Amino acid sequence: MTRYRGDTGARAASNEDTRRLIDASVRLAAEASRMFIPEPNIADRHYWLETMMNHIPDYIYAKDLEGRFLIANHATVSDCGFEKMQDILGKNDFDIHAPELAAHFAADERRVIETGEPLFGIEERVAVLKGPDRWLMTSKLPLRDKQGSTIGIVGVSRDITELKRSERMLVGQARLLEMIATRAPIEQFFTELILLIESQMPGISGSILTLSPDGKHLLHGAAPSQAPAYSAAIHGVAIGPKVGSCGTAAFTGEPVLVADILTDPLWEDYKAIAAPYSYRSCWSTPIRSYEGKVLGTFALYSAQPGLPSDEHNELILMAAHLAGIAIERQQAEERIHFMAHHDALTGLPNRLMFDAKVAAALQQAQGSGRWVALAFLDLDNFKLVNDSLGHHAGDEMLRIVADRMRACVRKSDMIVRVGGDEFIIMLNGLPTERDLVLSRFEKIRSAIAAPMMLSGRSLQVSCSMGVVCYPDHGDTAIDLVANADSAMYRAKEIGRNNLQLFNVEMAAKAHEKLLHQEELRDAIARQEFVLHYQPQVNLHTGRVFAAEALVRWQHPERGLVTPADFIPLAEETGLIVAIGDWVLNAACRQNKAWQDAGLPPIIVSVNVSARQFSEGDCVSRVAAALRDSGLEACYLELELTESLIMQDVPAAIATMHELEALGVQLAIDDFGTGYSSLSALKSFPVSRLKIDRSFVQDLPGDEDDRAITGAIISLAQKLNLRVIAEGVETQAQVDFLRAAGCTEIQGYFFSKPLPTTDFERVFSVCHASKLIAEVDAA
Ligand SMILES: Nc1nc2c(ncn2[C@@H]2O[C@H](COP(=O)(O)O[C@H]3[C@@H](O)[C@H](n4cnc5c(=O)[nH]c(N)nc54)O[C@@H]3COP(=O)(O)O)[C@@H](O)[C@H]2O)c(=O)[nH]1
Repeated sequence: MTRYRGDTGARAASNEDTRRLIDASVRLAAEASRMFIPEPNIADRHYWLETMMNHIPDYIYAKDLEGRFLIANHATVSDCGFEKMQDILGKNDFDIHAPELAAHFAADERRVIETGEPLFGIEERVAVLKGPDRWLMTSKLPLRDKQGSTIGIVGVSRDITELKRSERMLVGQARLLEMIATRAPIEQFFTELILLIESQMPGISGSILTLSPDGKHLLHGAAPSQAPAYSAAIHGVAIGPKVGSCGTAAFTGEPVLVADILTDPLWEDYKAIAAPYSYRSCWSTPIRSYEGKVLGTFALYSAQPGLPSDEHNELILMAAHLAGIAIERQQAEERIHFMAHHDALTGLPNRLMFDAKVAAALQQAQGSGRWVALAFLDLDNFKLVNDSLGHHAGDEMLRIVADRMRACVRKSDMIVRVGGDEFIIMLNGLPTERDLVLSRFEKIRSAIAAPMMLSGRSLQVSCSMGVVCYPDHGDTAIDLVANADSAMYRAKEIGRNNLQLFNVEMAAKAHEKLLHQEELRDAIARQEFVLHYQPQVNLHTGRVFAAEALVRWQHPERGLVTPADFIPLAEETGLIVAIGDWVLNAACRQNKAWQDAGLPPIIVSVNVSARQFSEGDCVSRVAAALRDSGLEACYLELELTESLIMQDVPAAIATMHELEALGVQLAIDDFGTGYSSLSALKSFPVSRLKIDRSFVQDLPGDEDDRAITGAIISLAQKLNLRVIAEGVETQAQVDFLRAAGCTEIQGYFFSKPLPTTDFERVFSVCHASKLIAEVDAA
């Protein structure tokens, strides 16, 4: 027997086993002492004692002061390699065991003899003659004669191998679950799992293989006790119906227990690989996900042919189950990581990942004499696709475009989606040749522009690109992206569907735009806006019945700035929401003030931009403006453009109904320029259509415009809607519109938009009927 102590050491005997062992040891010591006292019935006692000892499976023995066996029970005798007790009597441990082990036993026993103190519950791992190491719990006590003098020792050892195994199993399982919970590296988890199973099944080595993402190959997971060369030979093996134990188990999804590798047909093509390692049996079980998907295999190899016992099978299933949990957990984490760094729609990396990679690419390019080129790309008229074919078609288009771009770049390049239809492409390590760089991006543009099938139609989409090259056009990722963005805007400005390389003029323009933006922000803070009002006249009554509120910027240096010069920037930057809010409140206040001043009540009409309308609290802002000003809702009209409504028809209808419920009137502005379907129009809770100026300006001469305005007027009549023509400048236009049935008119013919006081004068002094009379007279 060989004994290892380092890993456990002596432990206080506190459990029930130890207590019983102590009691037995004390009784045995007393009995052994009595054996040396001549008693009349000693023979009987001797016989009883020997019989009792031989029936006990624990090792029981007594030794003299020189360590020679005085007595030993059957278990001790046979496990020390003898047949009967007489064979062991008089021998010491040095005669039986290896010198090192014998010396350990002798040292313990010497201590007991010298101190007179017993040693209780020593846990020791011992190598026995046959089979695997065993764990013993040993107690040694002084053997005393009648006078109380120590004449030797009595030893008792119990085999606690099974106990130790289940203890190890419990601790091991807890540790593995903790590893899953604390996200320990999966290879480390696999290794611990295999070592745990191997500790329960001596002579057996385990391996874990994982299924490749394409589900076709097995990849090395862990095999701590196998030769690395064998693991390497298995790594990457294609699964199939006759691919050893693991390849077959992964393929069929069923356990494959091969009792003899040398003869089993499943191993026919693989036994040569296993031969140098003397593997004879291999039992493999699929590792499955919670839903039953195969994730890999857990396999045990043995040098002996044979099949696993029930107990072994239980262990294998438990191991495969734990491995499944760990793999699923890891896959979930990988998915979360992927989602955090990628765009869900296209699968392209997102801005987070881009920032890190661009920084690395720029660093690598420093002093390399190569360029890193970035292109900011925006699809042309993508909104039209969304508006006309719906968001599903728009999404599909983005996916197709992403795939086409991906196919055009190398692995070291990168494409990210930074907004709805905006992408950034980074090409790495390019020669410093302007034409070559541009041709690479032009290739991507042509790939995008190829026809594609969407919702059963063949479509083509073009794109505008702005290109920058590092280090020529910026030092940092932020500067480069901003400059590429400016170049892209230039490409849009000059008609879309083209590519622009960044230059300094663009930078100046971008800078100027930034300054305007800041100025506009300050203007909002300082409330530098004023409203002008343009009268709307009813041709029947000749009355001014409404006024459109039109904003102007009272610039401290530039004077009165028209909305066309700042509304587009305000819309682009979102500042329109604050400006629109100011307009709404000011218009409501002014209308109430006119009413309070005794002027006949009129409707004030306010333009609402798309950003303003889609803000979550649009309805409550309108309600607040009415409440704060005290204006009755029926004197407020909101003008919504067709394109605004068509961006998201169901949401727009819902908001429009909420506004209608407040009592506010709704009108569709610029009618005829958008894409509203006539069927959708029925469901809009609007009371008025506003014919766009572009259809009025060439009336009555232009045949098409006559047809369009005529159609809009009769459509409005059929749908029971009022209709107003805007941009009316001439008598001929008035005459045509009146004849066509349009009775509401707005335009320079009657009045330009006027500052408040001028409007009041026109409205009160020069009443609309007078205006009409003048018109008729003219
Ligand atoms: N979201 C908001 N948009 C607003 C607001 N105020 C104005 N605007 C929009 O700005 C655009 C330009 O407006 P403006 O320069 O005020 O031009 C208006 C009228 O002056 C002009 N008009 C009216 N009659 C005539 C005409 O006979 N001839 C002619 N050439 N122009 C004329 O039309 C503009 C009004 O258009 P509309 O709103 O479509 O009725 C303009 O798009 C405004 O909408 C604001 O507060 N918020």
